[in-house]
Amino acid sequence: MSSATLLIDNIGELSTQHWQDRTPAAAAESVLHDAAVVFEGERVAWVGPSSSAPAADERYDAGGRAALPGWVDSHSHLVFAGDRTAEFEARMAGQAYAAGGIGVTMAATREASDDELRLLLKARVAEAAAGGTTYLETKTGYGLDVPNERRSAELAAGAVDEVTYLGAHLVPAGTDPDEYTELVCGEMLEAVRPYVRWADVFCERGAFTEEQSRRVLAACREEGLGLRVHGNQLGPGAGVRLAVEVGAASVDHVNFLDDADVEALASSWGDWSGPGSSEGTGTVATVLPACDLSTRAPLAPARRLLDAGVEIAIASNCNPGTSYTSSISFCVTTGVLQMGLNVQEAIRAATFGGALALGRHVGLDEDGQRAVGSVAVGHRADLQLLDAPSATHLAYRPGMPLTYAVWRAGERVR
Ligand SMILES: N=CN[C@@H](CCC(=O)O)C(=O)O
Ligand SMILES: [Zn+2]
Repeated sequence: MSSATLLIDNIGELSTQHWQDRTPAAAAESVLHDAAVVFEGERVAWVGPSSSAPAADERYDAGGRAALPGWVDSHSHLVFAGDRTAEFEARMAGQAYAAGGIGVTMAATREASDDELRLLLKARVAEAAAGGTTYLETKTGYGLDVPNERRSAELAAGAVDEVTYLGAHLVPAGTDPDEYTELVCGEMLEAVRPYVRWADVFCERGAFTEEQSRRVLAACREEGLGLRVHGNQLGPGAGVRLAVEVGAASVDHVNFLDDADVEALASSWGDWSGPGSSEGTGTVATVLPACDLSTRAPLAPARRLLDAGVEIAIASNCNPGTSYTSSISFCVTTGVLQMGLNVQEAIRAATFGGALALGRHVGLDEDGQRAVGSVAVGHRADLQLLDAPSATHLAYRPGMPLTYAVWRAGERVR
């Protein structure tokens, strides 16, 4: 039996982000005017001019507003309790961010009951959806012992689309770093394994050394997990090159890059020429604009990376320490106003780029999941409407609440 159909027509500007490559011509072709889409159940069944749209069971008049794919937030840390306002205030008074703050959230998270954590997580996911996010990754990493990492992974698996194991977030105070790394690679990994698809490591001074990071990534790969790395956030370091070496899907933060880092990322993309390419994908450089502002870090060099041929993603990094926001609209605005991206490049990074970083840019995947991050026939029916005639308003009217309507897998969620 076929699913019910919904026609959304009278879309003033539809930014499909269905790009074959990153040329200006392909970018221009991916934006349609006076457009319509048809959803059939949870999939996109038709995309084209409003004037030739087929009939459907239901119709929604977009009123000339701009539409774009739902945001794909490929980096967040939503399983936590507690608050770090005091640390933020100290930072605004000039103190530098240090990884040690993670321990404060670890203590509060361990104290919270399952129900408290579940409710906090649910509220954060709802907040993200209200801001246009339709596909969401989140990490463990505030449990940092076997029962609490397992609990974080299980709760996350019940609430978001993709779960990443981040037992290697911080060595808890009073623990031997090598013994803790062994735990992360052994018993803790086994406990979280049923709930996670990815593994991540914070490869940075004050967190995990290159050698420890390498051990964690190797053990997690052995267990069949995809890899991600937090790297080059607080200073120059090995994170980016390690991520490329192990074939990580993404390296995130990337604030402090030298020429060799940029070259390593660029060469990981080799001859990849878009979703239809037979070549494998490389390592996405995920930039986290809200985190850069909230930690007063140098902004990640998104423009330089794009110009070098690196695929980038924009994500929220929502967490209580360095980036307490899930607003991808804010991140996209910052990408345009402060990182030198044009509007379509920033939107692409926060939709298709996020999907690339999560291996969800093409579908149906081995697990039967539809592609996200671009509007095309067969992809998941994820769409947001802005209360504006064009997506340029995201940057032109910074901070305004432009999210007007959101569909996730064909369901209206706002
Ligand atoms: N850098 C590592 N982890 C988080 C911060 C976590 C925290 O300070 O609580 C980040 O991505 O910025
Ligand atoms: Zn992070």
